Amino acid sequence: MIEFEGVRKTYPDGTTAVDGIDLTIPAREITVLVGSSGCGKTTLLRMVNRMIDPTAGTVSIDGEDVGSLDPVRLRRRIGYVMQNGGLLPHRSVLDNITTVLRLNRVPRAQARARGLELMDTVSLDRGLASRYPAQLSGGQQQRVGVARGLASDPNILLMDEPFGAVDPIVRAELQRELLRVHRELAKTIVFVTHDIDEAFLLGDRVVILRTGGVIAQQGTPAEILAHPADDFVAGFIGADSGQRRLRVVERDGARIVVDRHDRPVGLLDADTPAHSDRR
Ligand SMILES: Nc1ncnc2c1ncn2[C@@H]1O[C@H](COP(=O)(O)OP(=O)(O)OP(=O)(O)O)[C@@H](O)[C@H]1O
Repeated sequence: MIEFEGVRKTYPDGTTAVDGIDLTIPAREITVLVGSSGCGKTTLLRMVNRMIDPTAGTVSIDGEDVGSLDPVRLRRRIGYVMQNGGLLPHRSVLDNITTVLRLNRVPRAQARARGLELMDTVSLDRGLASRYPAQLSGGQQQRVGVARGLASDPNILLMDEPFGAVDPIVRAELQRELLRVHRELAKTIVFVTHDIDEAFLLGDRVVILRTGGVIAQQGTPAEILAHPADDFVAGFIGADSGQRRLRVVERDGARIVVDRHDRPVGLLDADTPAHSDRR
């Protein structure tokens, strides 16, 4: 469990990026931090592994204040995946994946075996192991980034807009893969995005931030959809424009779900009672 208590970050130029945040991130779930540009998502994320230290308040992991831990060692036990992969261009795919293992003095052969296993985990063909990042597609580079984040088998994986730079089809594939990997490995994942659809798709819990680094609302996607806290949240999730409103209409004896433009989006399964599991 990750806890933020009264956390504030003011940069030297006076910009307050995060303003007094109290937040509990449960273990083994995906928590998505979402909000428009500049609302403090990256700042908040980077305070978990001490890439940024708060100006006030504490961030703790399982009750231990990260401020009391050595930042380098802390970073080696927390996975971090960033936009564009952040891969080392002159290192092969396998070397990129195993960098942290080598830093942790895992013997070369063992690191290599683990790296290849991780390529399987993220559905990357092992034949790509000796390529360089520039010889991969954007989606493949992101998979390498995720494999690298998982290399030291961290309990926590921080992901900063990891799928922001790929096209929508590849993005959908990477999102599905992440959910699969999460089901298999059950890591605590903190995921940053500015895309509310991505947040609702991936998040067990979603934290909506607003400019100035404050929390507008947090909860499960269903809770937020059912009861947006205010006009800002309703606007952000598209509830006020009717974007999320679906209706059921009868057509040719079937119950069809349509959007607000009457476009069919699916079929209501008559035999399935409503249940609370959104996946
Ligand atoms: N090193 C810095 N010095 C001064 N201000 C900064 C610094 N880093 C970030 N900021 C400011 O802090 C605020 C929050 O930035 P942050 O990167 O955390 O937001 P974000 O929600 O992740 O934005 P984006 O989605 O655009 O990446 C912004 O106003 C930003 O300009």
